[in-house]
Amino acid sequence: MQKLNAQDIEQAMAELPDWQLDAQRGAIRRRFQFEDFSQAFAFMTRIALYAEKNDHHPEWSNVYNRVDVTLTTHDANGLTQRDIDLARHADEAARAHSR
Ligand SMILES: C[C@H](O)[C@H](O)[C@H]1CNC2=NC(N)=NC(=O)C2=N1
Repeated sequence: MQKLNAQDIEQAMAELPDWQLDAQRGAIRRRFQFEDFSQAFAFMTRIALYAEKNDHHPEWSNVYNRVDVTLTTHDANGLTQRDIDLARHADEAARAHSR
């Protein structure tokens, strides 16, 4: 899996306004807040299924209605398209669970 270059990252981040870039590590982060634990866990379940299907897994923590997600590609030691794709999927899943 090819690491993204600076231009790729700039373009990707423009479409992921809720995510913060950790350029030093080559990772992106976002905090999700939900109505309650149940909605947060439903979101995590959807991400987990996607992660298994795509063999690409988040680094994340959950406190009640909050889910903090960090995405990076360990095999590439930086950001790849898989991280961007998972971030997009997470944003869609969050919208479905915040209505
Ligand atoms: C063996 C397995 O396919 C690899 O370890 C996969 C699993 N999930 C992964 N997830 C992430 N975020 N980065 C990886 O490099 C990665 N590699």
